[in-house]
Amino acid sequence: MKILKFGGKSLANGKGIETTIQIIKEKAIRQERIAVVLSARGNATDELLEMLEKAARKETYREELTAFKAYQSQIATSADCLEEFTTLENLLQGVSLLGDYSEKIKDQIMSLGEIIAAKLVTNLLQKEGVNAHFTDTRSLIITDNVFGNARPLDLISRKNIINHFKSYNGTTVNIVTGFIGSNQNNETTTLGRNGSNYTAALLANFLDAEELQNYTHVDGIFTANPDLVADAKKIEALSFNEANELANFGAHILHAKTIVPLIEKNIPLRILNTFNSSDGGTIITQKTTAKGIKSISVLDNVVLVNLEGRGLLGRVGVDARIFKTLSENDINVSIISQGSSERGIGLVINASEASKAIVSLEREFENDFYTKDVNKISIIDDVAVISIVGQDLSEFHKPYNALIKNQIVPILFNNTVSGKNVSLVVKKSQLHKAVNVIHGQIFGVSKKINIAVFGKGLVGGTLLDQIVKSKIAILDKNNIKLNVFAIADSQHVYLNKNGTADNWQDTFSKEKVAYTVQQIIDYSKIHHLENLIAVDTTASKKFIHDYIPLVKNGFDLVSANKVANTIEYSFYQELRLELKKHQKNYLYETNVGAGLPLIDTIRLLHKSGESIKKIRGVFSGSLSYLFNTFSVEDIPFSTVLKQAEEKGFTEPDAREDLSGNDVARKLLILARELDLKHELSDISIQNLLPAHLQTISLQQFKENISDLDETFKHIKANQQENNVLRYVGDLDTETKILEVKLISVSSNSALGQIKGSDSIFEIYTEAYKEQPLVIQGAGAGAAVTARGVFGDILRLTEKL
Ligand SMILES: NC(=O)C1=CN([C@@H]2O[C@H](COP(=O)(O)OP(=O)(O)OC[C@H]3O[C@@H](n4cnc5c(N)ncnc54)[C@H](O)[C@@H]3O)[C@@H](O)[C@H]2O)C=CC1
Ligand SMILES: N[C@@H](CC=O)C(=O)O
Repeated sequence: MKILKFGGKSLANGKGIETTIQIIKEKAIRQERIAVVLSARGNATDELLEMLEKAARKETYREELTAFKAYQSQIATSADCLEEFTTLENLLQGVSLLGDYSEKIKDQIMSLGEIIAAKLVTNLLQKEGVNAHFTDTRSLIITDNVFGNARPLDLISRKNIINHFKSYNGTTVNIVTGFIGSNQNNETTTLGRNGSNYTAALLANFLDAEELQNYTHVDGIFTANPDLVADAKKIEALSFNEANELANFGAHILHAKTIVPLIEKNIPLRILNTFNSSDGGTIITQKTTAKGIKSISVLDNVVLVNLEGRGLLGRVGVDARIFKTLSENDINVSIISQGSSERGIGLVINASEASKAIVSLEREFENDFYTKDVNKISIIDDVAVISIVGQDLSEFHKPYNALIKNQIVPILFNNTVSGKNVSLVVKKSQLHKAVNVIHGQIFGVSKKINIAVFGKGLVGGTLLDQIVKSKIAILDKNNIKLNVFAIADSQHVYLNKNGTADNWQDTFSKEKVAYTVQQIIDYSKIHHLENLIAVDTTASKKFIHDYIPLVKNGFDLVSANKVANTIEYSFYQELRLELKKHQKNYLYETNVGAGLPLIDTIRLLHKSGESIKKIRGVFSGSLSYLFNTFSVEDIPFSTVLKQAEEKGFTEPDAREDLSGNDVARKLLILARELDLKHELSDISIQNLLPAHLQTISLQQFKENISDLDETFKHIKANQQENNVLRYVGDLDTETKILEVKLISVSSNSALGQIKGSDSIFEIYTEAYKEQPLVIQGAGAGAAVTARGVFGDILRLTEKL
């Protein structure tokens, strides 16, 4: 025999009840031996409770009662439930007259939901030709006298059920009321929270069922609530122990007391979806399946009670008094945390019991307030509990670090001594993000990285194209989901929390809106976006002042823009202090040598204690291309400059390159990597621009670039034979010389031999004294630079 249990949503009018009838009918036709346990239909339980409360307050409940009757009798004739409707009216009338009710009356009213459901379903099945029999558990499940949370008396209930099923056997499909029973005086009782599931589990136990199938409106137990975590995955199999933990920590489908009768007889429990018959659901058995974390569950209707006092230290009996007080007031504690100093204790309880807890604890500790042994009993109410079921403490640092990196600092956490479960209390406002961060980290389904790209020009645009092209491969290979949620230029932004489409250019132009950086920060918060990275592919002097607000609000930074690293040293320092304070990273490998691994190399050498004496070379890709080409070809300088611009080697304003400023910036960045506190003004810079081209607009400059031709023709002609021009940077840490200048070198020398837009960096250190360490390769260009920025993003994803 299989026990089938259907919940309220599966029995609601329309698709729910139709599908349920279909499922039962098909099993009956196939002559499967089944018994069906039902909850109240739709929202009947809540509606009955609401009418009861209204009646007790002497308010009118007529409208609700009419609606209730209409809904419940919509699918079958009201005659079926005439008796229950009359009982309901009479009971409510009585409560209304008295202005009060007892738990006994409440149970009588609440039981009507299940009775009506079972009667109607029996009726509908009979009309479909099924040999259905209405089975009222008030005459079978005999309980103690605790109305509202009655405990079945095992022997007599077991006997009654077995006998009933002996009488109604064969093709009979018993349609059984869940949730209800009666005491030995024949008075209706209810079995408390999750009572219908409990009834089903008891039946399964008493009848030695081969399986209990619990039909719900979800496909099974998920790794997290799919409403909170889009990537949540269904768990195929769980053990009873794991299910028990989930039950304790908010997985509403399960309840510990439901599981016990099943464990006793080793009866599998299958969670199924009424609305998705093709899914096999989650099966829960004795067998412990694969090791590891099973699920993340959430309790969000809780508060944290905090009791603090100096006098608590070492005092015996304080905890006992707390728990005695709470227990006397019927307040259940789900999490307890006490530090070794015993100066305070934190307790998590249901939000609905917060006031009761405070009042009773204040009364209990009244004298201790006077003696100042207790100085505070407070409630933190904007909290939620996240429980990671199956979390081994030796691996807990991973989700914990990920939370901290996302600026979520748990208020409290604890673990179970046996079993592998950790619970964290977090601010409710951070719950959504926290669950996603933990889920991404421990299930590795995929780690979502939320990226905002500021600057969609040559480099930024190429980066976005590269992301579009590679994101599927990165997801497949590295389990990392790159989600570009913001694309901005200097005026507008396109925002989409689910990530921009592959044709981002079109979407940007159609859906862009004016913005401030604060709005993007707010957007990331409203949508609980985790693992945030801001990418600066602008050349903006203004935007860098948004770095610190971004860092403070949880963004890591990746930048191709050299400005933040080259304005005054005080800003350089402040930014790094903020990064450290907020545990954020700032990667800018492309600041020098575009995609070449230069900064990383220098940093490693420096960190390892290797003394770097000198860095020398051609730092600029655009100036490299200009002079490599101009030195060997007989074409005007302005023509080569135009080519360099077209190839994307120059800065947005090529005068940044020609003035020597861009090279000087790179030199300064390298110097600062070596902890030298230089300013740009410390660098001797040879400006290649005549004065009249320096102050005009970019447009005017472009119209007059041929003014450069004569000067450079002359410089080229005045070199020694076989020499070529190179614009070099020189950083000498011993002589403290920092200069960038145009020089003429033999075409056979290392500098003289570089080609195209190659940069070359010669690094002289203690170990590399005579023969420098040389890094050479394309030093400019949108593709290599974007690839370098992409590399920084991926490097960051490993740290998140
Ligand atoms: N081209 C290259 O080879 C290399 C370039 N870089 C750096 O890459 C950066 C970008 O260069 P390009 O793409 O060539 O410049 P670009 O001029 O093509 O693009 C810059 C973009 O930034 C946007 N922008 C300006 N202010 C902004 C703000 N406040 N917020 C958002 N967007 C803003 C502009 O609207 C434009 O879309 C520069 O800092 C450059 O120094 C670094 C290494 C190599
Ligand atoms: N204009 C720069 C681009 C990279 O920083 C250069 O030419 O090196």
